[in-house]
Amino acid sequence: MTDAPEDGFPAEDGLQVDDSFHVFDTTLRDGAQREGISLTVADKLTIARHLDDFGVGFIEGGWPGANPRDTEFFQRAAAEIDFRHAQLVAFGATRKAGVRAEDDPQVAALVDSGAPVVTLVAKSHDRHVELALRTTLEENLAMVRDTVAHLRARGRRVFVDCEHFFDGYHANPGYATQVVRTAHEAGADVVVLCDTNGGMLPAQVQTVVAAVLAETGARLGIHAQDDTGCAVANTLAAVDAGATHVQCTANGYGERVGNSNLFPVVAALEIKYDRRVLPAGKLAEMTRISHAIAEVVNLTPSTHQPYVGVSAFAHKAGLHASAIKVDPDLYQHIDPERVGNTMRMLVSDMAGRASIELKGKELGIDLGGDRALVARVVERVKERELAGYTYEAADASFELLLRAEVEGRARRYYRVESWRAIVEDRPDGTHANEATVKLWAKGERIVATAEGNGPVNALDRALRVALERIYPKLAALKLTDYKVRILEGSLGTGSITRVLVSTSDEHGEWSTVGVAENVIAASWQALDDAYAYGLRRAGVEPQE
Ligand SMILES: CC(=O)SCCNC(=O)CCNC(=O)[C@H](O)C(C)(C)COP(=O)(O)OP(=O)(O)OC[C@H]1O[C@@H](n2cnc3c(N)ncnc32)[C@H](O)[C@@H]1OP(=O)(O)O
Ligand SMILES: CC(=O)C(=O)O
Repeated sequence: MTDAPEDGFPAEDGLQVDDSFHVFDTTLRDGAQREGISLTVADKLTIARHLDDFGVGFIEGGWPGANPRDTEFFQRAAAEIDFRHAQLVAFGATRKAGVRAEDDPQVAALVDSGAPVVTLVAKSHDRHVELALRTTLEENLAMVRDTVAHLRARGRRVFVDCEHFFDGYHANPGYATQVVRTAHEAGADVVVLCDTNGGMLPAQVQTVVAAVLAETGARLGIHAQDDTGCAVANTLAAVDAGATHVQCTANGYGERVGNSNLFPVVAALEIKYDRRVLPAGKLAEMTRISHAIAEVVNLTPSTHQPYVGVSAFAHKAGLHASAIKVDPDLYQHIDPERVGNTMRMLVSDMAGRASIELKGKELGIDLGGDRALVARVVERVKERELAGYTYEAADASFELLLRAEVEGRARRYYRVESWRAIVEDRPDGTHANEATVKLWAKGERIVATAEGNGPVNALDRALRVALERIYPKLAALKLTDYKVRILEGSLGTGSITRVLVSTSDEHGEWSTVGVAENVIAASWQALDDAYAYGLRRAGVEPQE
């Protein structure tokens, strides 16, 4: 064993040495049981690297022998990943009823996986033993005892997941506790109490964990599914009652609605409980790791996830902003930098003066304490939002509005004389889309026509044909997203259309908004802002 530094973790080259508390990740096993997730071996290897980099103590990689992918994962992980913090864990079940552990191919696959740690799922609810396993309560205890002993004799560290433990304890506390005692006495290092159906609430979990700990003296862990929306709270309640091993998944992925989310659990342990469970400096990488794993599983990261979501420290209400201006702690439970996230100000019709001042600061625009100017911007935002604009989703349109107020006029790169878009419907069912723009730039009147795969695309092309000679940097701007929403009319008006456009250049992406009764007119406004913003940020001067 290497000398443990103050945080209980070794230097770069060793495994976690602080064994007193386990952060056990099961993204690759329980997380993969989520509907919509389908991981390749390469995906699993990439996620394992991220988790090891983050510093979890254990990575449950899957069920070797259950499918060729998981079997291959264990072979390749051992050969290809130089784990710096985590130990690899193979998951499987206790031996079959009536079969010796040494004769059970499923148990052999766990040994063959080469993983130094094995988690065995065991029945602890009497009804499950009788109905699902179709065996006796005594045989189930023997299955637990034999399988743990078999794996211990082969040098494996063993954790036992007691499936349906809390429901089982409620139905038959004596039997559920006997399963824990049997696993412990057979040599399991940790006995994990599982809320498999996810129906528990924190107070129930806390009471049961405390009682089982007092009765058995076994080292206990917690595995909480999220069916009541309490998985994280249940995990922490178990820790409060003395559990020292938490099973979680990245971003809460898991069977049905999911599992206990690794990130808020780890953040709570580190920040709220002041317990070092990650290597030094790793908590600040949490947001990046969460998003990187979401990328691999091909799910959009949840914007509202605690700690790591992009909205986790985004402030919208004017009253909040006015207090944050004095001290961000007044409306934030932690400094977002501790988890690698950032504070953002949102501008909307709920903004007040302080929101605009803080947003200006975030954008690097000096408002010079000009109260009248700030009040004008607040009023303008409220008027425009009433008309259907949304600035919290269109950062670039807001910045153009703010700069126009500060500079006394909007900086425009061309003057529009007119535009039109035509959709031609043909008898064979096909369409042709054509647009013409007439505008003035650099003292010149320019008329350009283009076709496109839709009327907005045709307008975009015509605008580029007209302007690219004068503003060559337009060529680097790409439209990356286009969203349309029909808004209900108010005060007797008809319905109106809001268009949000995302545009990117080689340095990043921005969003702009347009609102009009007509979808093409709304799109034109959003495009107009998108190019004005893109040229401005590229340092191009208007040639009007
Ligand atoms: C709570 C959890 O999430 S545990 C994790 C569950 N994960 C998975 O099930 C994913 C991987 N599973 C699989 O690929 C397959 O189910 C396999 C390979 C494990 C088994 O497949 P099959 O042999 O075709 O069996 P099947 O899935 O129909 O049934 C499971 C068998 O395991 C038995 N079993 C269930 N739990 C246990 C247990 N704790 N110990 C021993 N046997 C068990 C069942 O009684 C059933 O036995 P039977 O075949 O004699 O009826
Ligand atoms: C083991 C497991 O995934 C459960 O009981 O939910």
